[in-house]
Amino acid sequence: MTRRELPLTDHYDVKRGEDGHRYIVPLIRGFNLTRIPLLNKGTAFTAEERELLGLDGLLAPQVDSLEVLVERLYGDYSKLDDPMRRHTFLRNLQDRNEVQFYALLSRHVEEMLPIVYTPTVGEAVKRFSQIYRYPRGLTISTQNVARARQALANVPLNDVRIIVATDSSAILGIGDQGFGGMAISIGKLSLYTVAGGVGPDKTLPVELDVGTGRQDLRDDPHYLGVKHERLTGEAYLQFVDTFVEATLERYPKAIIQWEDFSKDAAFEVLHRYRRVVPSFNDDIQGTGAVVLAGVLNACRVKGERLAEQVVVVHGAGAGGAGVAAAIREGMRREGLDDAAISARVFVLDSRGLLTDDRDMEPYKRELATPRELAAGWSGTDLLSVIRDAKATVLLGLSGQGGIFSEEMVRAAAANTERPMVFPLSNPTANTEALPEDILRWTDGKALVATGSPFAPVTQAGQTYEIGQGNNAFIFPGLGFGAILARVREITDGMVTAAAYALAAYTEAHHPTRLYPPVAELSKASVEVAVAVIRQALADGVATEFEVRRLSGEELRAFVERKFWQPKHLPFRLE
Ligand SMILES: NC(=O)c1ccc[n+]([C@@H]2O[C@H](COP(=O)([O-])OP(=O)(O)OC[C@H]3O[C@@H](n4cnc5c(N)ncnc54)[C@H](O)[C@@H]3O)[C@@H](O)[C@H]2O)c1
Ligand SMILES: O=C(O)C[C@H](O)C(=O)O
Ligand SMILES: [Mn+2]
Repeated sequence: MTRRELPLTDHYDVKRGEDGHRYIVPLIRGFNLTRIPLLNKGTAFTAEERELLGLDGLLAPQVDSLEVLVERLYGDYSKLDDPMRRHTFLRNLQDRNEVQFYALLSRHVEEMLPIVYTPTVGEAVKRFSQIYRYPRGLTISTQNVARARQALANVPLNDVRIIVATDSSAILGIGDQGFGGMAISIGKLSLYTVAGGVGPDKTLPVELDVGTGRQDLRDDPHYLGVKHERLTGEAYLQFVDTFVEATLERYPKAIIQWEDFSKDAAFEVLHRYRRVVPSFNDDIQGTGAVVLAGVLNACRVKGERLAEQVVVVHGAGAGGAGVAAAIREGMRREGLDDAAISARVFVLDSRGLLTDDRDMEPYKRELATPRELAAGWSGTDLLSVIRDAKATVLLGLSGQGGIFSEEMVRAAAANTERPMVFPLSNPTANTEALPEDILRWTDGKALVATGSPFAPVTQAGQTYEIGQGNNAFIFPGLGFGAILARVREITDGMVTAAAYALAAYTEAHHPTRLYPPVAELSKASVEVAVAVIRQALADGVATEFEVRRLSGEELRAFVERKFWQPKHLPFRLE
């Protein structure tokens, strides 16, 4: 077997012994072993391994258990008081020792998610060139795209199953971030492992560095990306084509999650490749599913149906359009036809309500309101739409911090006993309104969920948990399910199934909440993965024989068994 054909990486192979347990066969020895994050055990290398692998004398005498190591790391972590310091601490740990990183993260998910992910990851994106230390993932840039196949061949992983790729054109609500967007791909994939059960050796973060529209970045001597304007049009599509082609060749089993592409490319990229490679756009589809789940739960809490709601979506980019489409699908499933739905779902962009007499991008057209419906209204701005359409649900995906005013929230509260107000834009500074303000303005009546994490709000002696309506509750399970079923394609049905599975999990375990607590991310993801596999089977896109044979509880047990756990595997030489 040549090195290139090895099942896992250039550095090692994983085998299963006669006892059924897995072990590592390293292809490198000695000091170098401590420099490969997927192999390094640090002081957890046993006495036998140290002798066997040429590590004797290179490590501290003490042999640590993973438990003790994690405890010590947590002690160090806890002494850091600044979120960015904590982020770089965890990122450095990840680049040094992946098992320890995931062991630490999985024991403190609720505390550490806001550090490796939203909102701190937003800051990490902005400062990525500053905090850059070790290579991680794959960067295809205008400098190497002509050699994309070679670049992919250099990646030391031979069985990648999930790729998160961004072109950094619309990172969270903070816009074009050039090369820094790599931090988002890395952060999303950390969730795939801790919450979605995909082993870190099966994940690959990708930055598609097509340039940046930001002059300040291009002028910055410390900026690490390519320094020219963004590619657009044909040149841009050719670039992405080249990446997809080379990826298909090297990783034929991989799924691609498109992340944080601005609306100008997001829809085109999704549709161009979704039948070429199993892929989905997280901001359009993942967000649609997570918001549909939260709204369904809020309806249940209110004792109403989705089909009775009047929904206003503020923001018509990737996130807003995806959410509007998901809500429309939910209403369709409750029996409404397109005309009835269009009288209940209203979408606004920076110019106000999308009405069908306006000039607009093609993807917005199917979300537009018939002009005559708004004929007698006082206007098509957000406040007028809330009042005149009698909105009961207000969803923020515009990235405009503070744009939901007291007057607007009170206007929604005038239409219904308990309005749903979801300021979903990230990171924290982009939140459309603060939960405590929304609850104060509505005397605690509003049902609130946010995109970024917020502490519970106490008001008039009552404490309100703030659910996190973040696609983190969808994409890890969606991707994991798609991997386990070896799907040919990720269908819309699979995405919708993910939404209903998340809603059902919340109803079963937390009947008064809109979303589960973040500490239960991995449990919820298992349910999402099970539902996604079932739907893939129903849609005829699952090619994995094993899942075809399983039913009911067997499928759940299968997913749980496949869930990667951070453990140090023993080393053996062969
Ligand atoms: N909670 C989640 O899971 C989640 C998921 C995806 C996106 N988001 C958030 O949604 C926001 C938008 O992200 P995106 O991916 O859709 O970006 P995008 O660039 O595709 O779209 C942004 C859109 O915002 C709208 N907008 C901008 N200024 C506006 C204004 N003054 N009034 C009304 N609308 C305005 C426009 O319609 C624009 O298309 C971001 O802050 C992002 O963090 C949240
Ligand atoms: O990254 C997040 O926290 C959610 C979402 O994908 C976003 O772009 O805001
Ligand atoms: Mn995103």
